[in-house]
Amino acid sequence: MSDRNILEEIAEKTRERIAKEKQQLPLEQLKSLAEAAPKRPSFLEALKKPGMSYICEVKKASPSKGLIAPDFPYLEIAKEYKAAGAAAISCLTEPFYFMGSDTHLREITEQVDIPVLRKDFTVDKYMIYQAKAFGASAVLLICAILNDEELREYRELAENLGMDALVEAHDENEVARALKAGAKIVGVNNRDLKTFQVDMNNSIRLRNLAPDNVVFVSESGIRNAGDIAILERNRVGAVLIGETLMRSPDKKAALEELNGGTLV
Ligand SMILES: O=P(O)(O)OC[C@@H](O)[C@@H](O)c1c[nH]c2ccccc12
Repeated sequence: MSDRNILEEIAEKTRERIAKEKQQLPLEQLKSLAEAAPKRPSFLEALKKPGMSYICEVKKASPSKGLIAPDFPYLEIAKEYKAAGAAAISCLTEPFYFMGSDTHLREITEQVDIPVLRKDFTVDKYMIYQAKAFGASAVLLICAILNDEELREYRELAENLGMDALVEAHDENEVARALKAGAKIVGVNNRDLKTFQVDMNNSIRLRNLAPDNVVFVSESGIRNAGDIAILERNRVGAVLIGETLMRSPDKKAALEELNGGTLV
């Protein structure tokens, strides 16, 4: 992998995309839609339940893996995740690199009643109002593409709209920044989005930097029950899993296997 920074590239592309969307639907109109959106179940509360909480991702493709799910019945997948005992769903909405879509998010939140995270590269407050209008319970805030002020403001806006923010960090400094921004949920990505390298020990190493009242999520590269057991032993309360589940034809069996027993 070259040292080209894919994260910055995606963030830039997202700024362009949102600039166009703003022309189609001005912020003031979007705000009305967001305010009128029905209340959704709490992402934070779902993750706080005892035992390992599973955030199961609906993801068709990614820059590191290419096409993951050529056949992509996203609604069926979301329903299967719920039936298998997922605490929450993560739905990619970024269209160009992950083949996600706002339509996927809207349909899933309409038909599946567990909390849904809008997984996108939030670079503008507009996207937080969109998330609310589309029925999301939470947004993703990535430390590497936001400054301290944005992190705090975006988290507060999400919470004022009745959602939560999953604040994503990758190293010590970013965990410290997430906490300084008041994050209640910190996710440590085991995949370096700048290089695509995956190292599960990353979240174990950083776990102790966050106090116990913060929900700590280990993200990416989680493959089997052994991984889950190690994370559990290291006081990780929640995991975000995409590819392993997307590649499993039977999501319920896959989640059971990961969990070392049934979840529901
Ligand atoms: O498919 P995996 O390796 O289980 O990873 C899921 C999730 O953590 C990953 O998709 C992700 C983590 N942070 C992100 C930020 C943007 C897009 C995607 C991601």
